[in-house]
Amino acid sequence: MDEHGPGGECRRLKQSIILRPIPALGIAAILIFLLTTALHTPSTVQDGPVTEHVIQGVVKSAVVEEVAAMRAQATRGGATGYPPVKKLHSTKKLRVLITGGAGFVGSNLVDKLMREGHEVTVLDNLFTGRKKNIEHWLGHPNFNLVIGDVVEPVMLEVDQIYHLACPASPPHYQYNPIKTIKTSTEGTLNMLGLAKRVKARILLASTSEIYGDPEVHPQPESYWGHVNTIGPRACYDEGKRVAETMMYAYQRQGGVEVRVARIFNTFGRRMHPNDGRVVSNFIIQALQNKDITLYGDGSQTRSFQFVDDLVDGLHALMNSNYSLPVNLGNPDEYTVGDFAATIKRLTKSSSRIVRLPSNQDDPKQRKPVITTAETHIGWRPKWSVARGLAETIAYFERELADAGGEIIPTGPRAAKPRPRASS
Ligand SMILES: O=C(O)[C@H]1O[C@H](OP(=O)(O)OP(=O)(O)OC[C@H]2O[C@@H](n3ccc(=O)[nH]c3=O)[C@H](O)[C@@H]2O)[C@H](O)[C@@H](O)[C@@H]1O
Repeated sequence: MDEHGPGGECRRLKQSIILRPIPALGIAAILIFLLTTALHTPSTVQDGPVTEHVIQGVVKSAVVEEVAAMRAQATRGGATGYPPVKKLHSTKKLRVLITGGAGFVGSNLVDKLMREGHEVTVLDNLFTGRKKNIEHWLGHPNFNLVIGDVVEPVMLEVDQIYHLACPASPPHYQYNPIKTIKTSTEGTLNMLGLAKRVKARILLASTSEIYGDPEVHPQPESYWGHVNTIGPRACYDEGKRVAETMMYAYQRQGGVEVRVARIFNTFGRRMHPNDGRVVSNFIIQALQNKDITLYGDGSQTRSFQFVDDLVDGLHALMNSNYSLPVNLGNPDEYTVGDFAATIKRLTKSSSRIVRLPSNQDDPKQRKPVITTAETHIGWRPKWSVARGLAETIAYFERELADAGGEIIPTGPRAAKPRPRASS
């Protein structure tokens, strides 16, 4: 835990007071005792009328000034370059762990929880996540980054766990399938073990892929799925299916409070330029007037949701009383062929749409039934696909500018995530 972690402010304060030459040892001892009981979280420094009262009653002005300076540093946000953060009373402030918090979805969730004023710890191996996605919070007293892998056990004190860690893009999860399986199985076991130990509520980011190549359309949560257990997608699909099984085993046997979100195709800011999924590929190709790569005949369908809707859904589910799986997706369904034409039009691109062979076991149709989310967690998507695409196109324009003008999003010349030596 670094000095910005929970308790870091207090530790610095206690250390500085212990080192300060205060002649009356008795006063110092009283002060340390009072600080130990009153300053047990950083939020008491921020909220602090009690703290101020205690300190002003006994100590020299230097210490009072130090507390004031720390409070200013902790709360000024904009002045130090941090986005604004709500001040939460310590009784409302949650300690939240987000595995995969430096990734596309995770980092958008980090922003929401940080802005709400919670203490957020990100655990990420940076395999597909990027430090860039969360760098605007580095050093903030409410934020911790742990670079590590969920396949290793971790000891933390938290109230809630959003377990998102796992490559989700087909080319990424198929790049190192053994690692993908380990992440979903050993990683989920580790997080469930932690949840059980510290009595935290845990939410699993599951996926529409557990329905496989569905024979029921659209897909309600009651559908058991149609997955090829030995196909190239199975490392992810079956990994997530057994992860769901583990969640309910821990609920039944260990009394763990679980939440399961089945996430449908999601797009938006912070997608990795080499993500390889359809939205990022098509936009990056179109913006550079390069060929748009359509796999198959383009008649397969997908339903796309904007990332802000997903983040709201994850948050609503975590804080609801509903513990069965919930589909989170936007039922706005497109054929992939029509989607390519839409992106070409929105980007005013001169790209050609070229057909390439389809991927093995590629689901032919996908669309969520979201009545469970509407009924039980009061959620439905707010972003239209068109509005989400406008924002995402602007994001990729900035990424292209940062990359010096060229990105190859997919295919053999695309930058690939490096497999880890450990697997
Ligand atoms: O986007 C998501 O959130 C979902 O993406 C993937 O599922 P998939 O639907 O196969 O994702 P894509 O790789 O984006 O493919 C969508 C369709 O577009 C096609 N595609 C993809 C990329 C491309 O360049 N061209 C193209 O035609 C694919 O063949 C597929 O039919 C993941 O496996 C899911 O876990 C995840 O929920």
